[in-house]
Amino acid sequence: MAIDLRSDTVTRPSEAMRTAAADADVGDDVYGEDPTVNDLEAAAADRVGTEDALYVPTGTMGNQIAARVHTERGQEVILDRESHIYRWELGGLAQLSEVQPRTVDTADGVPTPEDVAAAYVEESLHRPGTGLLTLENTHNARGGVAVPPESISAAAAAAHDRDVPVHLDGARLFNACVALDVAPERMVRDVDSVLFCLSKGLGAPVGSILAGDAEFVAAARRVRKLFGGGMRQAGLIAAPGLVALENVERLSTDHDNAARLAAGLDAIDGLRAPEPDTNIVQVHTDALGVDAEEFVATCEDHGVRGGAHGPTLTRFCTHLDVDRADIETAVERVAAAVEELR
Ligand SMILES: Cc1ncc(COP(=O)(O)O)c(CN[C@H](C(=O)O)[C@H](C)O)c1O
Repeated sequence: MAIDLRSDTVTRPSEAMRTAAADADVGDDVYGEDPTVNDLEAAAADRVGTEDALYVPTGTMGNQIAARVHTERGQEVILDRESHIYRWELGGLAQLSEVQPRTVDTADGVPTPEDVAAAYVEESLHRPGTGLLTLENTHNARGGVAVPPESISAAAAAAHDRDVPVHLDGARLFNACVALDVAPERMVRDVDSVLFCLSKGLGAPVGSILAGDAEFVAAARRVRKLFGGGMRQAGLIAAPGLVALENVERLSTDHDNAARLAAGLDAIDGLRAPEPDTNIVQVHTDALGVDAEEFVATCEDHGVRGGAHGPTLTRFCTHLDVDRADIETAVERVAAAVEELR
């Protein structure tokens, strides 16, 4: 049986989630009449300390809704060059909001106030103006980096000083909060909207939450409908999301397993695996002289699934369907794959 470390998106619903789905009270959510969706939105807003929240089918849709609500056609969006909203969402900023990215190359995934100031463009007869700053926490492509709230707040202050709103792609927000022992309310205090996923480390089969003040969420609800995300008896899939919100504290187990995985892989001659902040382990195979695609394919032959995220960069993600015994087995299997590649 392969150990699937491709992503924390592969988690499968628990029995408690399946029971919650089966028992869910439902209604037409487009009319605001699904009691389970309403309960989830209220619980989610309460959890992150915002006025309101919107249940969306995917993290991608939540991010793209936020961009559309915050910006006007032709404006610029300041973001980290490796951010998901820029690199992994099919050019959605251009396709769905007709805005242009202004990328910043950061060391740890979060622009500094100086980065924001340098990237900011004031609207003029010739220049479009900056319409949004997006941040990401944890930062996926930078290795699941848990960004401290002070850095989020500093970047947000630099944007707000220039009347630029801030969206936080918090697909793994709770991983950051658990890793840094920071309350979600503090992490999102200074941003104007936040997206977080129920369907990743928290284990729900479907869904994300887009949260903000009441005015933002009302506008986001209309854009969700425009994007085709108006759902009917969605309580069936929202009920597992309520169960998922009870899973936050167990994320530390994923982080511990990731630390063990990284240490085990780093000890294999030819691999380099820095100690992770959270549940994402990055493995570099340049010293082995093997590209990521070949490494991933050989690991898969040996029963460990990962993902190529760069020419010699492979990503492994721990999650609630993988326990410590699986991690020890994965290390052994990767070691065997490396011997085959050597
Ligand atoms: C930071 C961040 N923001 C948004 C999303 C989009 O969420 P979904 O659209 O997959 O629900 C992801 C998903 N990330 C997925 C993964 O990590 O396996 C893939 C790469 O899309 C994400 O990592």
